[in-house]
Amino acid sequence: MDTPPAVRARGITKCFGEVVALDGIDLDVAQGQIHGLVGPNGAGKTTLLGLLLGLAAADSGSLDILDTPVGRALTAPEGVAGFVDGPGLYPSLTARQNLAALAALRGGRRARGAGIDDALDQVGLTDVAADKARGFSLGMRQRLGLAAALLTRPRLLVLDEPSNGLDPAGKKHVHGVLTRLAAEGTAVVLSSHRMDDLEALCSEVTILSTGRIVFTGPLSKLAAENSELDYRLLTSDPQTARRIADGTADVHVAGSAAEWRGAEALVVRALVPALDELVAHLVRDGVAIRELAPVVSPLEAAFLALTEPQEAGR
Ligand SMILES: Nc1ncnc2c1ncn2[C@@H]1O[C@H](COP(=O)(O)OP(=O)(O)OP(=O)(O)O)[C@@H](O)[C@H]1O
Repeated sequence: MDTPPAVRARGITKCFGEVVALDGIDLDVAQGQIHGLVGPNGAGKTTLLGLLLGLAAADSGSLDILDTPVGRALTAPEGVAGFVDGPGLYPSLTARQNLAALAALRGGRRARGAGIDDALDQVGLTDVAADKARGFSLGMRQRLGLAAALLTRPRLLVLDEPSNGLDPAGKKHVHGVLTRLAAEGTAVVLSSHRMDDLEALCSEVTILSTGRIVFTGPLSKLAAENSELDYRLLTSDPQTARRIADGTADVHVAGSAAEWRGAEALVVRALVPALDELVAHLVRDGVAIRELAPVVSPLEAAFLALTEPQEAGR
């Protein structure tokens, strides 16, 4: 329980001239946690990730990474790997040569063929290991960058929008790698504009808006704290479902039925306890529930609710 956090930031501020990119950031990321950073363009996500990678130093505040205070020297803290603004690769080298070169640059300790082949396999690039990086798509470059980070066996992995450009197979590989790393105790901090990715991967998220944290904590807390959500409800008997929903306290049914994948769906607005009540009623009356999901995900709803006022007030 008292293992030190992978990241402990207190009162971090970072300015670029007149622009306050980060304004008093407090952040805790536990070991083995996948922590998502989300926020509108220019919110400060990349700047914060850059500080974790040692690419820049904070103007003020304190930052401890893997239980070691980060000074002003611009070097990656020991045990940290990752990239912002896309991975640095050698276009004229093959995928395998890139990994060998990067490993050699880091001191050659891990420049072993087996480690490189395993990293390529984990990110699903074995088939193109002998192809030059020059011809790689954005998604392939992202995966090769992740493979390079894996070679260092990081205890903190920092990734800026790792889902960019990934096809479904690439996404499956990347999610698999990150989930495995976290299960082994590595902390992962990543930014994304993809709410579905963040919800699938992260146990905790931090929502940034104009350099400030407007929410940090578990996704479950975000859903619980949020106001009522709209849910799409697909059942075996839409008419009976509507009658039951109309009769359930604190459940508001949208006027007209919505068509969803060729079936008639109800849209109901409720907090989770009222929704639980509705589900119990439906089951009791023999109505089968085929699908019940938020129309807009809790993270997206909270994101919009928490960031739009600030955006409008700019
Ligand atoms: N090197 C820099 N020089 C000047 N201003 C910068 C620099 N880096 C970032 N900024 C500014 O700091 C603020 C935060 O930028 P940052 O790139 O961290 O945001 P972000 O949340 O990653 O945005 P995006 O979602 O667009 O990637 C922005 O106003 C940006 O213009």
